[in-house]
Amino acid sequence: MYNITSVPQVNLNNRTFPVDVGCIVGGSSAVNAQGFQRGTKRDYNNWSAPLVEHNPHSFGLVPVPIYQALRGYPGVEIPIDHSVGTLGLAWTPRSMEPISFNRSYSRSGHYDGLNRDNYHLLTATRVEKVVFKGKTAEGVEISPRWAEAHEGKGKGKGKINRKGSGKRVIRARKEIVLSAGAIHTPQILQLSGIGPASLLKQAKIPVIVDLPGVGANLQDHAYQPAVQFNCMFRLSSPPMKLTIPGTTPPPYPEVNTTLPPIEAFLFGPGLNLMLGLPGISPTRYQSLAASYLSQSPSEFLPKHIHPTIIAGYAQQQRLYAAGMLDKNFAFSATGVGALPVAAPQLMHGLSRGTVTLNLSSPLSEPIVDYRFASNPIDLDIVAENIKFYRRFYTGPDSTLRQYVDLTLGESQPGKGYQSDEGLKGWLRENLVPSVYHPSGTAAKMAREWGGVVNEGLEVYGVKGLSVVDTSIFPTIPGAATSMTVYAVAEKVCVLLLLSRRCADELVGCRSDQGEGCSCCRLLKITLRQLRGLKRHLRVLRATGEMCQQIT
Ligand SMILES: Cc1cc2nc3c(=O)[nH]c(=O)nc-3n(C[C@H](O)[C@H](O)[C@H](O)COP(=O)(O)OP(=O)(O)OC[C@H]3O[C@@H](n4cnc5c(N)ncnc54)[C@H](O)[C@@H]3O)c2cc1C
Repeated sequence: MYNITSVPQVNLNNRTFPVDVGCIVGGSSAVNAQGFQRGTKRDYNNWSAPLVEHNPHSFGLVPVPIYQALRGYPGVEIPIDHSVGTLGLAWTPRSMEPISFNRSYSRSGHYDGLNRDNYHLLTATRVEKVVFKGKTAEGVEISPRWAEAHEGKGKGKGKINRKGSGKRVIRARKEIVLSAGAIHTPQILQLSGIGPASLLKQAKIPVIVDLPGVGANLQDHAYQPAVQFNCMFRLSSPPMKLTIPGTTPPPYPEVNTTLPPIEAFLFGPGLNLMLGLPGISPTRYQSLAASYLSQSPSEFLPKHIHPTIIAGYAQQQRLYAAGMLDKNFAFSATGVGALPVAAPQLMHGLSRGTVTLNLSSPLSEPIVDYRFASNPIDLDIVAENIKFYRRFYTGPDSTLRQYVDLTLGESQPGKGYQSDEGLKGWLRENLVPSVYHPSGTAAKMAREWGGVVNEGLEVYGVKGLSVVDTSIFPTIPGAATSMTVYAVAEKVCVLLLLSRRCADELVGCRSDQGEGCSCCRLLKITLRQLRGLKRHLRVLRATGEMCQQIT
């Protein structure tokens, strides 16, 4: 991991938090918890204007009573999979090889086994900035990062090379694709002269493009410490086979439940309950949405922020206020285990943070400020989450009591925290503003709304530079972020393969050559060939000549 700590969070009792980001080939996908989820339709529709296994062993224990109780609880649906667009109780797959249980991540999926002369991976190397000729990105300036980079022979072995900076410029013939993640991509852009002009001037960096959105709009999922109860399971709990209605669970290798719980958790898919605000708070969701919509967009953004950022946030506010009324726009997600313990994540926070250069040392790690709970409605929503779980565990309509005796009492937050203000005070002391899903700091939005990249993910105002990582998400999806970032990356690969010019042709050729455009012709030939291949496959399938694997 990089060694980064957030600035004190003023709305969380000035606590600081680690900003965990993988510093390794494969990035954070090499160190993440492997939960593999998509958001629902609304998440991705907002952006425009598997290894799926059903395994009853979660946390090394069969969560039957809690599963059964949730099935019958008002507002909880049982979709086959969250990815179909319906929230509720479903299995979250993990990004792992289904047989070996090895981590499946961007290195194993996209790098290992590559054997190409034109692919070079430089480890222990840091990109400091993009180098421009006028407004065209020409190359990247790199420097060695760690002592390992200087491991030579003899005397200097293992020591940092202090002679010279070791800096080099690598030049690009076509274009540069920046993928340093939502914390470092804005830092590299700012070091390159692309960012808010006022900040760049303070850092004495010549301005290439004044783009106020670089480093603004930081979002993450916040983590609420568990609502938990002491409990005794009733012996009369009926043993039940866990099946999901309407589905036949695919064959699945048994999870080795002799593993310690943490490993059993990491190695197996987990049950996950995801809910929209109407599910969490049937009595308050409308008033919370209305009070959010009535806020002035600039009210809780950083002071003196550029008007384009405020204009972009106003758009997000409109979309989120509509999302607050939608049972399939996630505001809460929690793993469901065998015990009455729920630590939901806030999936669509309303506050926005920042990533900015450290002005006293621009090459050091950037300053990360989640600004969590700067919008006070965030804590209202999380408090509603706590109340939901209290109701589910012990409320008058609890469906759990037939299986579990919870009269031993709530151990956390505990009896002392009943009022809304009391709960919010507890949250300020205990809530964690990040589950390491930073997003949004070089957003794909209109430039007049504080956007940094266009629909083709090219940086506004320059040529030959694009961004492909979670920083382009205009709004964070209501799901762990890796699956969406893979989708973005793979889509961009297609765009690059078809050449930048052809990106336009996917939605209709905009070149002035019309039918004569070579990219269009290529695309048509490819589509024709694909249709032919499809026909051929149909024949093979009909005649039984195709083996199962090709199917
Ligand atoms: C502890 C943890 C748990 C997580 N759990 C989950 C989970 O269960 N499910 C899920 O879906 N997501 C999870 N995530 C999030 C997910 O892994 C990330 O959203 C995703 O990997 C982000 O991809 P990215 O390409 O945007 O950035 P990253 O994966 O962060 O990749 C950026 C890469 O750029 C490199 N880099 C940065 N700066 C420079 C520079 N200046 N020069 C050269 N290289 C640089 C980094 O070393 C890194 O390799 C987790 C993340 C963490 C850290």
